[in-house]
Amino acid sequence: MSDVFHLGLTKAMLDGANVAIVPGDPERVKRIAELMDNPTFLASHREYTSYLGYLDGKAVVVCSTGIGGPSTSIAVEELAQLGIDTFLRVGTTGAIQEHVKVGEVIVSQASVRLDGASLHFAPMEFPAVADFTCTTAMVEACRDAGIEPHVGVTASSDTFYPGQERYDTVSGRVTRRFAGSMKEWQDMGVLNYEMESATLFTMCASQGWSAGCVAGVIVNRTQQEIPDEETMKQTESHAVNIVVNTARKMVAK
Ligand SMILES: O=P(O)(O)O[C@H]1O[C@H](CO)[C@@H](O)[C@H]1O
Ligand SMILES: O=c1cc[nH]c(=O)[nH]1
Repeated sequence: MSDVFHLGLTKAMLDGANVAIVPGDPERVKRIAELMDNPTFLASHREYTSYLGYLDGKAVVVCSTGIGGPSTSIAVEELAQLGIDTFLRVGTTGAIQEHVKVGEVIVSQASVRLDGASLHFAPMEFPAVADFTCTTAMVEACRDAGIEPHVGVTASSDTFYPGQERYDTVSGRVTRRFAGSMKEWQDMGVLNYEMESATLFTMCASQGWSAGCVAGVIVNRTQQEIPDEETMKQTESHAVNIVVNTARKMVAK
């Protein structure tokens, strides 16, 4: 019998873990867990697949969030109910600055709140900010792997198409709110688009939990809209290695 509504997990199954790695994609979960000791499948319900693994003898849970803020908010709330206080998101992302290349890695310091779910946790005046310790651990993990990450602000949108100002859609248009928005974010130095960090950061910063976000750049929106399959796999694999090494640092703290 599960202790929480959606994830199909009990506190006992998490073996005292307080750190969770939270990718969006359920298929990424097993690959992440297999980089740890004793990877064990825990549960799979809807978009939530979870595994447990061990780093230096400490349990770490890996649980997918699905795409977007609403499903992320459920995963984070239920993991917190089970004792998790540190959330490390690993994702894929679309860069919007020309100098950020496909294959590179972005660590988000804070996110533009283009989601709706974060407003259910804190008013818009509250920042979607990452935890300093998680962020610095992510940067260190990148450097340990010989990768210099881009560190900065991410635009985190509820929608993949209009919210990220994509015109390669059936309608070929976006609403007034988003027309010209990519240029505006570029001018403000925003690095990239993804879809979960605004909800994750706001939930965690406003409730005393810690969160960080690292993402592999699979597309650069100033150059192309559709990623190359092989590059995508390689980039995701870099980001996954980095998040596991970040988790190793966080369990040691
Ligand atoms: O690769 P993941 O973690 O799913 O992250 C990114 O990819 C999805 C969109 O394709 C969104 O979830 C976005 O945030
Ligand atoms: O462009 C992109 C690529 C991945 N994920 C996003 O949300 N946007």
